[in-house]
Amino acid sequence: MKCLTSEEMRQVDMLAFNAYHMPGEVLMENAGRAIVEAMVQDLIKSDRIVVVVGPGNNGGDGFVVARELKNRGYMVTVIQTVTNDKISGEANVHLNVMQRFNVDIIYDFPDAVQYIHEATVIIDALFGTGYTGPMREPMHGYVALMNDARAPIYSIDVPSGVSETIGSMSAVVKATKTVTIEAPKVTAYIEQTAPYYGELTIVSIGLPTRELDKISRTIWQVCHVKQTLKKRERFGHKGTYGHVLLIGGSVDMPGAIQLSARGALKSGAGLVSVMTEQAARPFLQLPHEVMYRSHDELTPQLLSNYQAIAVGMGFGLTDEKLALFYQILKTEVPLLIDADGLTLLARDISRLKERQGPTILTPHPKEFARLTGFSVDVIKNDPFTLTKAFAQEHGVYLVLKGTHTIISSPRGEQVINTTGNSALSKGGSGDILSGIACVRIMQDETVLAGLCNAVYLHGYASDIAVREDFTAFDITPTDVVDSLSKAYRTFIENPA
Ligand SMILES: NC(=O)C1=CN([C@@H]2O[C@H](COP(=O)(O)OP(=O)(O)OC[C@H]3O[C@@H](n4cnc5c(N)ncnc54)[C@H](OP(=O)(O)O)[C@@H]3O)[C@@H](O)[C@H]2O)[C@@H](O)CC1
Ligand SMILES: [K+]
Repeated sequence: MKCLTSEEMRQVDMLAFNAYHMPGEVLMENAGRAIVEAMVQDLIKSDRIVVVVGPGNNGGDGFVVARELKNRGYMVTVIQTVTNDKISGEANVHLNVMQRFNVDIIYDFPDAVQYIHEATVIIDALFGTGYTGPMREPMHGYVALMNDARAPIYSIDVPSGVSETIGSMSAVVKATKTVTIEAPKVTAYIEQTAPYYGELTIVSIGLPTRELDKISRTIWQVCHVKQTLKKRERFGHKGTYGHVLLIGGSVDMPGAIQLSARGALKSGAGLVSVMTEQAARPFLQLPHEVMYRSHDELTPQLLSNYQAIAVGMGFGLTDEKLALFYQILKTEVPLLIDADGLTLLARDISRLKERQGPTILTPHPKEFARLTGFSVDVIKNDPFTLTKAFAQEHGVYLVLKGTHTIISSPRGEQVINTTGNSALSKGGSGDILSGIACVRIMQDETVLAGLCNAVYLHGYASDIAVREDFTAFDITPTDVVDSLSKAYRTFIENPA
């Protein structure tokens, strides 16, 4: 499934009209009827439904919804926030049709106050993807009325007032459920705007999939994992599945690298090696399957023996570590840089130019802020643009960790992950992900697919664990690793 910006949605809409000759009225009809289908199971005939419509095509969808509900025998009133002469194009066509179905329309704000207050269901068709903030009066008042009402709010396409220009947002409808047209919009996955959506449902209106498929921003789903996850081969041996080297773990922080090793072991690596400073060795409790190396042994030739390397988890930040880090950067083996590795990299990001093999950076917003010089707020307000630009400029795979982790490739592709829950917001989760990711990039179809699968499976394992055995409070990152078995099993037992 694709995820679009408002501008991309507008372009697909235009192509549907210009190149495919799909009339706008038909798309609006499809939208309105699909939205009714998506919400009708929540409605009862005694509901007092109000549809709050704005001046654009989102309001036009609202007219179709109101007419269709009335036709099905529901009690519907339209609150029209602008006069008829302000409504044009397809929306005007559907206003005229709706009027012939005798749907009541309220124009005055004082009347609207009472209707919205007494409603049992509110349908928000004030603004869609054509909105640009800040909100002009009197629309503020309608948004406040809806948000203050007791009734659940169903937003059409997007919660009205939501915008990709986060800084310009002034009033936003807080939806109970949002029924989105054709594909989710990026605001459904941005931390600042996602909570306004409530539950997200997607309906198809028949836009050409050939055009939608050209969008390079994808939501990673079960089908993608099934297509790209490397199968275990009957005649495979440990060499088939690759040897991963995890470099980190200092005297002060010996735990991180052990978690990475666990993640790698439980994800099907052929061999797992851990490398730490010699002094940290007595503090390590490595599983029997894991081999050990000390930093003193590090040479380019040694590094070339591995199929994937991760550096940074509990690594330390001393000058000695920096020198070692620069040495590691020279390897041509796929290299994942996390935690302290990212902090060291931030001291001289131009070093990335030296990289020959694939490079993967896995920052959380604060680490990404260090790498870019942007503030965390700026990053959180525009994560898609900033991560895409960074990945392309520096030729890296970038995994920006968050509620919806965004994976960007050097070629400009972006993938959004939707698995996972607050159980992962704990120290150690990132270390585990590094271990899983190293294995997946060694084995899966492409580096990008491997990273997406790693993030997906890690999140999925935590979802299963929280659903079946733990709560988000008591679960530990180690418990999440143990649930990886169940996550992998899902894809083995139900292959594509
Ligand atoms: N994708 C598709 O194929 C299909 C999409 N469809 C639907 O169309 C929706 C997009 O429709 P849209 O482009 O007409 O924009 P929409 O959000 O209704 O608002 C535009 C109006 O709002 C006004 N306005 C803007 N900012 C404002 C502000 N700050 N304060 C106050 N007013 C403001 C603006 O006024 P203007 O700035 O022009 O003066 C204009 O009048 C989309 O979300 C989906 O629901 C379907 O019908 C089927 C096919
Ligand atoms: K809306």
